[in-house]
Amino acid sequence: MTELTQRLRSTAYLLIIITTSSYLLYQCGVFDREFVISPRNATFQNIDDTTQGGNTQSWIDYDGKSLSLSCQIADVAKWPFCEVAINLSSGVKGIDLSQYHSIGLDIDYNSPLSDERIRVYLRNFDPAYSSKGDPVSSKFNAIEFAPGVGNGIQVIPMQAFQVLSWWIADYEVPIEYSGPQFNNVTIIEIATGSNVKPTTYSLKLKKLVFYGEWFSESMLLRFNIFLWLLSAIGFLVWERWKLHCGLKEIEKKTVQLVNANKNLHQENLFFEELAYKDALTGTNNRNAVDRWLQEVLEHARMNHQPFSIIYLDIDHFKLINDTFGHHKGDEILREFAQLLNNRIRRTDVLVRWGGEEFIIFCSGTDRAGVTEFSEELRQIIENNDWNDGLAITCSIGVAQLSGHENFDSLLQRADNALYKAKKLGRNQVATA
Ligand SMILES: Nc1nc2c(ncn2[C@@H]2O[C@H](COP(=O)(O)OP(=O)(O)OP(=O)(O)O)[C@@H](O)[C@H]2O)c(=O)[nH]1
Repeated sequence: MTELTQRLRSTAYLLIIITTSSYLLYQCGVFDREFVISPRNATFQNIDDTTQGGNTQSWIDYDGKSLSLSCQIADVAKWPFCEVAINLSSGVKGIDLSQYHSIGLDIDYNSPLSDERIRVYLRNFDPAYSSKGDPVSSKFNAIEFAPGVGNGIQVIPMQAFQVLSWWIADYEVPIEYSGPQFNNVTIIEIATGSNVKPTTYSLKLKKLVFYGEWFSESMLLRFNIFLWLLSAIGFLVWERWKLHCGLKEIEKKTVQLVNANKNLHQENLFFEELAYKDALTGTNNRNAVDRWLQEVLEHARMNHQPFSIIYLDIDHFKLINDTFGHHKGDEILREFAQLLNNRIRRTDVLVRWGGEEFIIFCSGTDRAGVTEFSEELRQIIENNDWNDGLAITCSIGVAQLSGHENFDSLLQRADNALYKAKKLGRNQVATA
């Protein structure tokens, strides 16, 4: 398995684990939250219709566990009522209950009629429609339900709340503000129902709680989608980066290889030169002409073209070495080769054949031609200024390739001619 597939797999496993466990935690209620209204975070007070010209009497009592409201309804006011008002703040800054999805109410309601309904208001203050000096201007998010007695906690979705239509009409609330709103609830009111009778009512509030979630299901879904997308993007970016690094590495290695290749090529050239060049004079050595000679001789024979060699040997070179030392001898050899090189044609090939012996291979030149040329070379050597008053001469033997003779025979004839030149007193050209 490649490193890429391995990483892809590990990331997928991790994401599956995160997604599954987050949903399991959600299902187990780990993200649930509750907001319980109690005397610790609110103040309770009873209100009745006496403020509106009525004569209803009401009392409130808190026994440390539950809050009781008792009312003696009097049929005086137009809409007799009594209620418990739970103040969540002393001013206009209330509590944001919009994050909660339900309200839980555990209320026992003793009324003359069974299943009589009570009203619950979540009063929202918003400067868009509320004013500080007018308590009625806070929005009436309302529900009505029949709590009965001993029914335990009843959970009502916040969606069940509706805004009272008389309040919308009285305050000419713009349409965009006419829906339920819980972002700044300042007061919760639990009041007797709409059609109370002039008798005694009692209401026991055992629990008032709001249920919500730190993370809603849709938030969880969005979080998981975001996580998967982020991982996918991260993975793609990482993969691209790795690819980029890989390419960079390949580029680097290619450059290194190219350089190494160049160096090898240079070294090859150097060693090739070492193999084919004479180290002292820089002219070709025997190796350089070995194969070439076979071809050039074959070519000359087939095309009936003349081919000649000039065999040169420096006269009394041993004496020079002995008198002036090997170093001086080397210098003379170098200069000797240089003088020959300067004079030969482009098609001629000069080779240091060994010691103080040189051969010039002359393609397309017959015996007469090379003899004349050799004489010229002899004079160049003789007339050169060799410093220290030295007189350097050379003897030359020339031979032209004849018929089907091989190179050894040609060389032998040139060598014989050279020997003849030496014998005849040196510093001269002899032909074979
Ligand atoms: N300095 C130097 N001397 C060399 C080199 N190669 C050969 N020699 C010397 O060249 C001399 C050749 O001497 P010989 O073969 O006796 O010939 P010679 O003294 O030139 O006499 P003749 O050819 O008969 O005129 C020897 O002393 C070699 O040591 C070289 O590369 N450098």
